[in-house]
Amino acid sequence: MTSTTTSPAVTTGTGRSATAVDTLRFATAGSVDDGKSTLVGRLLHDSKSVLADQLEAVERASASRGQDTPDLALLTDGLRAEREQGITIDVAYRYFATPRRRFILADTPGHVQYTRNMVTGASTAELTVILVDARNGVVEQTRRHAAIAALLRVPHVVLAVNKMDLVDYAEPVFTEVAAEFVQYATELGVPEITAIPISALAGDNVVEPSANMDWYGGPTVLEHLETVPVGDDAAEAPPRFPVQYVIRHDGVRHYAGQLVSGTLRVGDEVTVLPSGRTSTITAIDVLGRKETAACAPQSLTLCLADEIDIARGDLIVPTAAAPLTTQDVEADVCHLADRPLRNGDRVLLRHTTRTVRAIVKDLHGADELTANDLGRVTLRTAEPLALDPYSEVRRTGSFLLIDPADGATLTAGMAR
Ligand SMILES: Nc1nc2c(ncn2[C@@H]2O[C@H](COP(=O)(O)OP(=O)(O)OP(=O)(O)O)[C@@H](O)[C@H]2O)c(=O)[nH]1
Repeated sequence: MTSTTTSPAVTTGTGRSATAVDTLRFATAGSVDDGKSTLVGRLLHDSKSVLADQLEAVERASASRGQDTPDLALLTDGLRAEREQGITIDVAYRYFATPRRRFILADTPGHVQYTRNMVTGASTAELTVILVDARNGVVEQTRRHAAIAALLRVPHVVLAVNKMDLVDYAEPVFTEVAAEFVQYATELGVPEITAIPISALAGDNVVEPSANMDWYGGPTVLEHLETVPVGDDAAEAPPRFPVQYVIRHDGVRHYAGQLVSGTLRVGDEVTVLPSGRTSTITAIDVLGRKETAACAPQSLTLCLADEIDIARGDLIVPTAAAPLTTQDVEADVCHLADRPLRNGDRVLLRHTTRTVRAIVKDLHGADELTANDLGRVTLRTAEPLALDPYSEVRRTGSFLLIDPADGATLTAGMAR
């Protein structure tokens, strides 16, 4: 088993076997010092997913600080220090695997800019682990993390009530915190919540069940991560194929990209948006092999029966299940940048592989949005966009607003 890290971007979808069935994408969230780094370190360590040389380095560093047990937070904090230099959105993706499943963890630090980091990390996650300190219970940031998970429609939320060792592993402490969170998050619309009492430091209920909490009968964090159902959502949603490249080969045009949701088959009647031209799929090619069908999140090329003008940024969809195209966009947003977003601002809107000019029409009661603000925005785009409601297709329902002056990311949006 191995663990590696890259920063800041991750791509998926080169093969279904590698991503759709066996892989859980998840994120962590918590206030400063709730124990995120320790939990991630413990997960990697106890599931033996960490590289031996990394662990040795941690043991050396802990010893040099006079600690005799390894400080597992060092496993992630070391990586974090590296990536904090000059990366705007501070999310690193860590890959690890157990015999049952592969994991992609969007690892985000909890101190500054927590909202934008969580939004970035959780936006493609199927599960978010929200940590609380058992001594403090549900605090303002916990509620904010729950709100973001609800906004991003993360399908599964784990409430990890950490530091149970500091409250004598007392069941009533856990029960009270869990009940408060479940009520709050359920009202926000979080669909599934699993609360787990843990000690990340001592390893209780992280990988192995805890002897200190025999009153708890549920899964450990790793058991839950390994068994929570994943992967079907994207494949079952309506098919959406944003074109990345057009390749001419043997006089035939091939359209290359990642199928971000659904299944496409040879013979399907499709519409190209925003033009609205229609055609039929004549060939699908996945990793150099001819296929009769492909499903999200596979990367593929396809050919159409008719020569129509298609360019990067166009969206190919089944004619029977096409989204509406519009120039008026209403969205829930999270503002990410330090510079504010104001009414009348001219921005670029990046939606899948397409970028269009847009103007901020209405901030719905707010004068401006500043970093980490959640809000609602109405935009008018210069060209029509084929936008799904985020609740139906996450990938084609989300977009970013970009500052045209320097290309900086301003705001993450989820279409309503
Ligand atoms: N007693 C006890 N201490 C813990 C536990 N988990 C973490 N800690 C300690 O709490 C402190 C903060 O842990 P971190 O893992 O660095 O917290 P974090 O949430 O990653 O904090 P940031 O890195 O600032 O985001 C460290 O001193 C840990 O050793 C636990 O289960 N029990």
